[in-house]
Formats: sequence, C-alpha cells, structure tokens
Amino acid sequence: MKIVDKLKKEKVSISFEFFPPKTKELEDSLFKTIEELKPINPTFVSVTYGAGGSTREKTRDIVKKIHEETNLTVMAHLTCVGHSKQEIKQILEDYKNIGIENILALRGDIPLSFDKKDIPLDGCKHAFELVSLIKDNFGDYFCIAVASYPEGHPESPNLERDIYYFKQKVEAGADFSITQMFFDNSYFYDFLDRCTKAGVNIPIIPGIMPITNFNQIRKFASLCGATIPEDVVKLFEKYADNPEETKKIGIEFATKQCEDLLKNGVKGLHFYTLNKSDATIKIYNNIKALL
Ligand SMILES: NC(=O)C1=CN([C@@H]2O[C@H](COP(=O)(O)OP(=O)(O)OC[C@H]3O[C@@H](n4cnc5c(N)ncnc54)[C@H](O)[C@@H]3O)[C@@H](O)[C@H]2O)C=CC1
Ligand SMILES: Nc1nc(=O)c2c([nH]1)NC[C@@H]1CN(c3ccc(C(=O)N[C@@H](CCC(=O)O)C(=O)O)cc3)CN21
Repeated sequence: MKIVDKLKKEKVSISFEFFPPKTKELEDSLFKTIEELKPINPTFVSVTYGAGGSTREKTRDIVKKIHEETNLTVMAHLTCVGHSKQEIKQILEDYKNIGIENILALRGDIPLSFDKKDIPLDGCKHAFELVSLIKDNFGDYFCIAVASYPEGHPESPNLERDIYYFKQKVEAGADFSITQMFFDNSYFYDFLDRCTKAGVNIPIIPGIMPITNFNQIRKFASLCGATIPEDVVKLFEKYADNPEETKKIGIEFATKQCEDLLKNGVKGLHFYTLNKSDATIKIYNNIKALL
C-alpha cells in the first residue's frame, strides 16, 4: 500500500529505518529486530541504499525479503549518484515487479573516493531529477518520499536556497518527506514555518536518531550537518566511559524530544534504528500514551 494513503488515516505514524546488513549473522539479527518491532505495528519501514555500490543489491534483497515474509509496508531508498538513467529505470522496474510501491528518492552521499569519471553522463545530478524520472516513467505507480533538512543540507549555500531545492522536489511529484536527524526541536519548528511560507504542504515526518553510542552519532551528525547543542554534548561527555548510562540518557533525551514534537502536533515519527530494537522500543513505550 502507498504510504501517503496510510498517513492520511493515521493520527500519528510510527516508522523505522534499517540499513542492509553486511553478513548473514547481521541479517539474522536484523530480522530478529524486525520481529521485536512488529508489535508496534509501524505504518512503514524503510531500508537505506549504500552510496558506494556495495550494498545496492543488498537493499533490494532486504526490501524483497521484508515484503515477502512480513505484512509490513516497506519503502526502498534509492540514490541516483553514480547510476545512469537506464540503470535507475531497471531498478524501479524490478521494484514494481516485486510489488514495492514506495521509494525514497535521494541524490545520495557522494563517496570521498568518487571520481568524476564515475558519474554517468546521462545520470541524475539532483534528487528532483530522480523524482521526475520516476513520474515520467511510472506515472502514479510509486509513492515518492524525499529527504529534507531542518538545518539545511551541508552543501546548500543558505536556508532560502535549501527550501527552494526542497520545493523543487515537491513540485516534481514528491508525496511526503522525512527529515534529516536534528537534536534541537526549534530547528524543526523553524523549518516547518519556512516550508509553510514557501507553499510546501506535503506531510513532513521528523527523523529521530536515538543516541546510544555518543561518539558514533556525533561523527555521523557532523557529516550530516546536524548540530548537537553544547549542553547535550556536555551531558553525554560526562558519561563517556559508561555505555549503560549513555544509553539510558540517550533514551531519556529522545523521549523528551518526541514528547515535545507530539505536543506540538507532529503527525509522525521516523526512527533511525541502526538495526537495533531496544532503544526504539523503550522510547515508544515512554511516549505511547501520547499517540
Ligand atoms: N543512503 C540513504 O539511504 C540516505 C541518504 N540520505 C542523504 O541525502 C543527501 C542528499 O540527498 P538529497 O537530499 O536527496 O539530495 P538533493 O539533490 O535534494 O540535495 C543535495 C544537495 O544538492 C543541492 N541541490 C539540490 N537541487 C539542486 C539544484 N537544482 N541545483 C543545484 N543544487 C542543487 C542542494 O544544495 C543540496 O545541498 C545525502 O547526503 C544522502 O546521502 C538521506 C537519507 C537516507
Ligand atoms: N547524509 C546522510 N546519509 C545517510 O545515509 C543518512 C542520512 N544522512 N540521514 C538519515 C539516515 C541516517 N542514516 C545513518 C545514520 C547513522 C549511521 C551509522 O552510524 N553507521 C555506523 C555503522 C552502524 C553499525 O554498523 O552499527 C557507522 O559507523 O557509520 C548509518 C546510517 C542513513 N541516513
């Protein structure tokens, strides 16, 4: 089923993101995580797409397996960097054949090792071109999601231009959006105001990253251009040598963040699970009375 149609029926949607596991053991562990998260009855789950090429087939295999072995609605991430239009069309055709109706259309991260010669001449340079390609070739078959950036994408020259590019994706046919992680809700509320002013009115679901390993998340957040406020850094640094305590305050922090978002009327929460269930389940149990 198309996610955008499910969103219309839900008061608050809950969704989970996974990445393609690298080994058979990690794959078994992911499917155990999925079993543990199933009772929450998520509106959808999504599977990321490796930018370097290595996990690209993996995304398709995991998406197919979730679709065939569970009753979950699954969305495949698809990045266009490094693909020709012909390759993209083949990937989409394959998703259509296996019954996948939801695609997160991304440009993708440009790997550091990327050489200009790896960029196909007839590829899509920006995500809005991928959205157009999907619409031009598949009409309304796919429900299309796109990424958005409460603090702006790191490569955007300024926030005005960032909203302009986001609007371009919406005008090309995006049905809804999931945001980059953020650790201060005021960025998200300001972003929603700017979207309203720009006339963007598709559903925007905040992406929530529970901090369970501070150094890992700090590194990733910095790459994404997501600010971790100084007082939050201090709090986690205090427990740098204590993984149990870090996890506990990470769950508390994400719980407070979600509570505030729900009080302010968000219609969905998308959790970056990193293929683990325990932090997400604890946060969900803490907030479920508000859903
Ligand atoms: N691999 C995955 O599963 C996921 C990847 N991402 C990340 O999303 C990010 C980029 O993807 P998108 O947001 O889809 O890309 P995008 O194409 O919307 O934007 C990427 C950058 O390109 C620039 N840009 C966009 N349209 C432009 C235009 N018409 N002219 C000139 N510049 C333009 C913007 O400044 C922006 O900074 C990456 O960092 C990606 O890895 C996010 C979620 C999941
Ligand atoms: N720029 C960007 N690229 C992405 O791929 C991406 C985003 N932003 N934002 C939303 C989600 C979040 N994603 C993430 C976030 C963190 C890790 C991460 O910390 N990975 C670990 C390995 C995880 C593990 O094996 O347990 C790492 O060290 O890179 C990965 C993907 C994927 N998505």
